[in-house]
Amino acid sequence: MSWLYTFFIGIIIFGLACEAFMRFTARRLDVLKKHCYVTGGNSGLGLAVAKELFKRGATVTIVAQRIEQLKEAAEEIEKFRVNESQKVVFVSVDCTDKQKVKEAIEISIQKTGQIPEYVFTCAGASYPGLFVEQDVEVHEKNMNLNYFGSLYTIHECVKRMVEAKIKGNVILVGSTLSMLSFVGFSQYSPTKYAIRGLAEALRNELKMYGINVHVYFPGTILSPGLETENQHKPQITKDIEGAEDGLTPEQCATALFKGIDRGEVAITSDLISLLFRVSTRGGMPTNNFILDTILASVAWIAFIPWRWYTDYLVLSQNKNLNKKEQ
Ligand SMILES: NC(=O)C1=CN([C@@H]2O[C@H](COP(=O)(O)OP(=O)(O)OC[C@H]3O[C@@H](n4cnc5c(N)ncnc54)[C@H](OP(=O)(O)O)[C@@H]3O)[C@@H](O)[C@H]2O)C=CC1
Ligand SMILES: CCCCCCCCCCCCCCCC(=O)[C@@H](N)CO
Repeated sequence: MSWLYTFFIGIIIFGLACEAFMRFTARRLDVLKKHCYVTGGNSGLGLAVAKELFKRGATVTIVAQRIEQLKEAAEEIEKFRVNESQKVVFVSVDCTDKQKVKEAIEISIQKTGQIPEYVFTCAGASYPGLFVEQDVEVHEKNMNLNYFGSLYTIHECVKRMVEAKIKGNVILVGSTLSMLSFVGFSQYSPTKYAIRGLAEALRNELKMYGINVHVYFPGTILSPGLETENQHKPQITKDIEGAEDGLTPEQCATALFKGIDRGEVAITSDLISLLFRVSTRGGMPTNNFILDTILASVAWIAFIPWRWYTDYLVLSQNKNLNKKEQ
């Protein structure tokens, strides 16, 4: 038995060492006088992130489509100025248009005189609905916005960082639904799974240039976007999601920054997302080797009754459908 004992002690020591290394080498969020580029910066999470960055002395560019909301957001951000040299720039752009994304980044560099060192891709949306009732165009639209919209911005910014030898930071926004899915989210979850795949590839590859990559998996955010999406959300989806409970965009921004400071690659801000993160980790680094490993086993067991529950709800719906037909 002694070899087994040594083996486990070895694993624990290895885990603790990995964890200590991660914390020791973590590059803390340091945005003072740096240029931070935030997509979706006129609403919800993006706006909260932009405000928090500005509070910490950054120059901020916010991009989104609606110009009036951008102006209002810029005025709100202004209130948190901490030094003279800070700038708030806003550019109206549709993130799904490659050429326009490139132009927006060029305008922001021109206006600030700085290449972005931090890129937060918060622009995104969700159009929940039942698979057979939605056109495939909804899937295309959602993928174009959530995945390609983020990709275009990241690609343009990273190229410039590499050219200028800037050891920047890329922060992608996924969702709890990057790690699980259920009825009503067939058009949305794949876009967020794709974000996770991109983050995992870039985490490794961009180390070549000293660029750090993080991906945030928020649970429900009590944002204007949530209100819009809830108007079309099937009741069964709301019941499973618990769409009423969530965190404010400000709470999410704070949690995200904490995760970055701790050197976490995959960042969550609620228990359910944490459970799914540890149990679907794939090639992502652990945030706490021992806790993540223990929680993963708990999660795998806990998900069995949860899956029964979601299947039960879906099957009840099926009974209702059959009743209607008679
Ligand atoms: N709310 C939630 O429960 C959750 C949200 N998320 C994710 O968090 C992110 C932020 O969501 P949230 O704050 O709720 O959303 P909001 O709807 O409040 O904000 C979305 C932002 O994206 C911008 N946007 C939308 N379409 C485009 C486009 N084509 N080009 C440029 N900008 C665009 C919007 O501005 P404009 O309309 O002016 O273009 C807005 O600024 C999204 O990626 C979302 O998927 C993840 C988990 C949960
Ligand atoms: C013990 C095991 C219990 C398991 C419970 C699982 C409950 C599922 C919660 C899913 C929450 C989804 C939040 C993301 C919402 C989102 O991204 C959309 N609002 C789109 O914007």
